[in-house]
Amino acid sequence: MDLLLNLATEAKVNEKIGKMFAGERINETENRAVLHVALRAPKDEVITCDGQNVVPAVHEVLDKIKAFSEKVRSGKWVGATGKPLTDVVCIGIGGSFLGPLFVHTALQTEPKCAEAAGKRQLRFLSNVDPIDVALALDGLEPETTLVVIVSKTFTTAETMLNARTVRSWIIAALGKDAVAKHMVAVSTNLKLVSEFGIDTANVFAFWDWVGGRFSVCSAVGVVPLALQYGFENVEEFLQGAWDVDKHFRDASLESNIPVLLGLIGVWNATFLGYPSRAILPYCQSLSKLAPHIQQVSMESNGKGVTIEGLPTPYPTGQIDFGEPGTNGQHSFYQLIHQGRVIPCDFIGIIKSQHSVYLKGEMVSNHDELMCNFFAQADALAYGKTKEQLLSEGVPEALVSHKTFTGNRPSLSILLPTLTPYTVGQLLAMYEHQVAVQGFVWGINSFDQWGVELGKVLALKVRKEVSLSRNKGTKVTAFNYSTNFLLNQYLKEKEEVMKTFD
Ligand SMILES: O=P(O)(O)OC[C@H]1O[C@](O)(CO)[C@@H](O)[C@@H]1O
Repeated sequence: MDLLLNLATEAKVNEKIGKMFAGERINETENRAVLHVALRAPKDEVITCDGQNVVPAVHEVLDKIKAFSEKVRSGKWVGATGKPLTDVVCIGIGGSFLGPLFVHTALQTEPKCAEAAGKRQLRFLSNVDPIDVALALDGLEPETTLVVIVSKTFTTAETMLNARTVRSWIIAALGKDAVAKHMVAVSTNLKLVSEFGIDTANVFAFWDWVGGRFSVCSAVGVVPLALQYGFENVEEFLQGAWDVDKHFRDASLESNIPVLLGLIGVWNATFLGYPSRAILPYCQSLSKLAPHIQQVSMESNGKGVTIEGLPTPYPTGQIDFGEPGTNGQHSFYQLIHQGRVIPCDFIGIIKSQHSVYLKGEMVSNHDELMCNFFAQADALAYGKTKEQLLSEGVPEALVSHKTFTGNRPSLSILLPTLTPYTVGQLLAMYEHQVAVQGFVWGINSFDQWGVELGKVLALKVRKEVSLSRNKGTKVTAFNYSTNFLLNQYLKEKEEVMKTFD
């Protein structure tokens, strides 16, 4: 740790944390500040960007969300047919989906939140796959449904096509005027939202100094979560995140949790050369943590050049994946124990959201789960030696198959309970850990140019597909392989297209 803390000092991690909280444009390639911490700062905190304190504007939007969510939840805001809107469909992708889904999944079984939600439903529509549209709208009635379109840019193809699709679902049932009562938006692009036909009074803004993957504490998350769980529970979530922000800002490096976690990540990925990390929550409610952190971490640190644009002289970034325990144990843990080394993050909860203890059982169901939480870290660290196996009478021929190397790194995080507050803490801890790794690697963790080429090529394919259909010509615009597959696709898709006429 001393060597890593020296590295953090040499990499000016403290200064870089300071610049982030000071609203400096540390996202140099997009010339933007990185101030998602301001989204959860209390009213009396001062956080400036270009000399302007941004906290009052943050609270203005929070107040607007509070009023709106209370109106909808109390039934004062009604739909086109006068009925309360009990079901919410949130349309968004990437950072406009994964964070809210993570928090929603973590809170839906938390007793206080479950009570606040009552019979309300919160659904997410992210994929442009029509199957996801069917799943999101399944069993819902337009007259009791509120649609929240969430997009920082309001240009993301999938989100905008899904928004048009669901708008036509609303209009088909309730007429054009119903849009004003059944559709609201969350975006930084108020012009495009208004062009889409949503009244600016029904738009919840956020700012370009909020990265998509760091936006769950903005209206991106606060609107759907306040509609489902009430504003008070969301305030608790923001408080949990802010308390970790303060710790991250003020604590010295050696006692700064996100800094230490970040340095451990650099140690594993760069010095020990372990490219992956498994995020393993021993809590079913955290099943959407890994998918969210996949974007936070891999879209941030999956870079090949330094902030100066030079090739990175060492491997950066981690390949993150994960599943809740103990399910993962019966799936990919074989590889984690005896195959490649994959550093693991085990996350456990002391007091579960639900308790079951059958008469006559040695331990409660949650204890049973947590026994594995404690055991797995030791199995990875200490393994099982040839000598131990032989002393247990394991046949010689099986010894090497049953040997566990041990010396496999893992991190154990134990939370007291899983509440809005601790979910906020967990989120901020991972967000800042990722930032620290980027600060040490000298890369820009806050841009994502790598997502653009695929989007541009998809637009070209779309154009060629529509051209081929309109002209009845074969596609020849791409390489032999893609032309061949695409023409095969178009030929066999003809039957389906006829059903749309
Ligand atoms: O919120 P938006 O602008 O629709 O973007 C959605 C997501 O798409 C990305 O830009 C990646 O394509 C992410 O960074 C972002 O979270």
